Amino acid sequence: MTKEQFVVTAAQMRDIEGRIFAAGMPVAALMEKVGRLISDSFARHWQRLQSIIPLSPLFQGGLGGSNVGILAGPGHNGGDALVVARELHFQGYQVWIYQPFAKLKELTSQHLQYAQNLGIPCFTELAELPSCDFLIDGLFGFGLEREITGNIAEAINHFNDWNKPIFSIDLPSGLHTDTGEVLGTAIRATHTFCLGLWKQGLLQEQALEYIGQAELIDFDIPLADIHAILGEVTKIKRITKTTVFDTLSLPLSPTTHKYKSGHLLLISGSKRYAGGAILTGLGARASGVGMLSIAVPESIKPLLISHLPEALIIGCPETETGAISHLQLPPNTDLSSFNAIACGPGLTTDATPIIEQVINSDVPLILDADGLNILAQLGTISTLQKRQNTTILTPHTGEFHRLFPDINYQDRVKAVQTAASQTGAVVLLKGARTAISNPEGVVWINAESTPALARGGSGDVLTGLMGGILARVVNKQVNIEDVVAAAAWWHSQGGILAVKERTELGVDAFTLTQYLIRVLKLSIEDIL
Ligand SMILES: NC(=O)C1=CN([C@@H]2O[C@H](COP(=O)(O)OP(=O)(O)OC[C@H]3O[C@@H](n4cnc5c(N)ncnc54)[C@H](O)[C@@H]3O)[C@@H](O)[C@H]2O)[C@@H](O)CC1
Ligand SMILES: [K+]
Repeated sequence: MTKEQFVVTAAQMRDIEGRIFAAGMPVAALMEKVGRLISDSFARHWQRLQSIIPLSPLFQGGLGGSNVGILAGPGHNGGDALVVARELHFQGYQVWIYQPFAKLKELTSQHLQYAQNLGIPCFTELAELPSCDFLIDGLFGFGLEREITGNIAEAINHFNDWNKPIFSIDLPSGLHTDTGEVLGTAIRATHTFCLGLWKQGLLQEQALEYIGQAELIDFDIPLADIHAILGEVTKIKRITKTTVFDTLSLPLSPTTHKYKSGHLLLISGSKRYAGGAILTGLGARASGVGMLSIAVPESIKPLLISHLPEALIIGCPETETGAISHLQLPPNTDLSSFNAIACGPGLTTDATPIIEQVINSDVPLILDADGLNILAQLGTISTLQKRQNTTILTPHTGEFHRLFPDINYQDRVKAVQTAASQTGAVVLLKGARTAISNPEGVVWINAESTPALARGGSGDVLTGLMGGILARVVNKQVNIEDVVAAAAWWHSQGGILAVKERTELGVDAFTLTQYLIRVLKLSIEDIL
């Protein structure tokens, strides 16, 4: 496991930190190490920003020079900030410190004293502050324990209004470390340097507007200490490239053949939503699945063949409204002929019998879109518990609410855990930070994505991609939640690459399908 994968609460971080100190690491030495790592990372970012931003019409005149305002709190987050202040002072930056607290932790107080003796200007009043080019926020880290009020809240709002780049240490001051909730008010950072291990709050949707670009500063926490606190089977994890490639089963075996690379059945589309079937098929194509069969209403079969000549298109009898009325598989084929079924995009809610049929099969099954809407209408979600094989549900927030009206989805991690435990399925809740849980509550969070993916058809691509990966690897002793996580990661990385080349407006669902293999290739080159 890489460090990037672990996700901790404030209490877990404190316990891990406690073990390191109990083993003999001096607190001051750790703060010194962390402070220097932050200073180095900051200097790298600042040089990069200075080279890019003067070219931007948004920042006429560039970012300015190297005047730094350091916001120092009373605890060790403030201590880190004061180490950074000292380091930047010696690197030639013009530094000032804002420190409005009457009582400081001892180590923090010592660093403040040294900074003052070095002649770094220190201020306690907002009105006295000189201007600066950027701010470093070390007011509060994981020790924030109540709402921020009074003059500190006022100061935070004031700094946000300056519209300067703000680099937050550990997490933007004011965010709850576990839930990402704003406690009173919070710094709106442009960058966050998360220390040691990812804090759970930074992966929650409600924190996203505050954290800017986040990176992990690894300060060499021994793995033994992490496992001692989080356990050997970590419950909440962040998807990384390494974990995805462990699942994708690459390179292919030289002796593979098409049936060994999986046979996926997609059930999708209707006369009204033919595009959904095409996009799902193109998503599945990118997965490299060995055999692809697509069941659609008879009338749209020619269209599907023209887009996916490699797939076996199964034309099915249709209802008056142009939905599939029932499955009509080729001779000598039944549902057990497939390694996985992905069902739902573009079906309309008239395809009810299909959903009953696939639920009753014992083939690994993904239900999405209208598959989920029909499931909600049938009110038979509890029957999923009886399925003999894997079920995966991939709702967006609206579908989730229709399926699980009693589950509060404000805390998305808890929501997916509850939904997975109630259904025995792996549940993926789509969003800016997609969360995935297995029935035992093991959660993956997809921490890198782009709002460019919030467009019609994007989910259909995900369903096809996931179906293809599932069919390829389902017999290879993989964890199903790892397959779902791999698909979510691959899909969003495709979107991120497409944004880089085409802007946020250039990522329609069809274009996205064209980026899936490109991003895979870049990732493989990166890993090798
Ligand atoms: N965990 C680790 O391994 C390391 C932690 N370090 C730093 O230590 C930080 C945690 O330090 P602390 O535990 O001292 O906590 P913080 O520095 O986050 O803040 C705690 C202080 O803030 C006060 N406080 C809390 N809520 C307040 C509020 N709403 N209004 C006013 N005052 C409030 C508390 O009374 C306490 O004095 C981390 O975020 C990180 O920056 C690093 O120095 C080194 C490594
Ligand atoms: K902070």
